[in-house]
Amino acid sequence: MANNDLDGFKLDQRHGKARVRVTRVWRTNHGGNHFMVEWNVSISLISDCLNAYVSDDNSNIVATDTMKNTVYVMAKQCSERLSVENFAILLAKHFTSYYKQVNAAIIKIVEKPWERVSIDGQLHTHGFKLGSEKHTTEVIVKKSGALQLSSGIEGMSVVKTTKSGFEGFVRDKYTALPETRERILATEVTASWKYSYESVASIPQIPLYFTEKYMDVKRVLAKTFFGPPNEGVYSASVQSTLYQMAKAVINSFPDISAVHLEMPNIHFLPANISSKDNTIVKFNDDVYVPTDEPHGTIEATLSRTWSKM
Ligand SMILES: O=c1[nH]c(=O)c2[nH]c(=O)[nH]c2[nH]1
Repeated sequence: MANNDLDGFKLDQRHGKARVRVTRVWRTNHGGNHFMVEWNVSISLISDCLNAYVSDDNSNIVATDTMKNTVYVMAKQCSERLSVENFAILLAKHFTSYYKQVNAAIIKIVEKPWERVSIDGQLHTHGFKLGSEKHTTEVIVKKSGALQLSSGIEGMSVVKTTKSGFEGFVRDKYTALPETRERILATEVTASWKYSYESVASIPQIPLYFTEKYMDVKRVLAKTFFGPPNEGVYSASVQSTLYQMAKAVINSFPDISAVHLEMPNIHFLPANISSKDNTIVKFNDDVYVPTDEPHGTIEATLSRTWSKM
């Protein structure tokens, strides 16, 4: 945040516009495919506008309404498809270069997962349906061109019906959980990873580079969580699986310097139902009670030791 000394006080401040929703359609001529994205953009500017706070002087304020309009202007100017990351960088670069008082811009975008539909096995030219997990990005650009870029996934719900257990944990007078080598493992992965590019000028100029990278990271996360299609892979804990997933991402992508994973342990409880006299349902690894809450919370960041994340 811009910090300014005020007679023994320091004011850190930023302002911006949150949740600006925009859709961009790219049409190809002569009955070709249409492409669309829907982005939810949040902008935050760190700027020299102290007088607005302390002297009722708004002369240095970039109005948040102007920021909102800029999203639509920039979307209009993007005549070619681009990744959500590149759109965020474009916006951030605009704010930091167009306004002298803006020192840094923080842009966060969540992309809605519209996917091309397939009708009778054929991809539709202009029809889309909503998928599940969302592609996210967060970009910080300073006036100097210094860049921090991270991307992520929100809401990747995954479950496997075996090859999961939890044993050897602390047992004391509060512990009721039995040890097991057979349970359902379910989670909703939130991931974010930091790219190692440190300036706007150094990012790859390959079109849709970060879109492809997002798909690749998602594939690596899923492959590591599930294991091979027939054998799967045994999970000794959510912690262990999380670590394997994070390690696979770092090992697969040289330009990713750190990855953060949040993997709530979403419990499927064994269904055991008894009356005072009878067992009505006895659990035999077959009937479960799905739950949302409470759930375990397990998260970690894995970084290369030279990373600054
Ligand atoms: O994979 C797990 N990790 C835990 O930390 C934990 N705690 C718990 O009750 N069940 C599980 N499962």
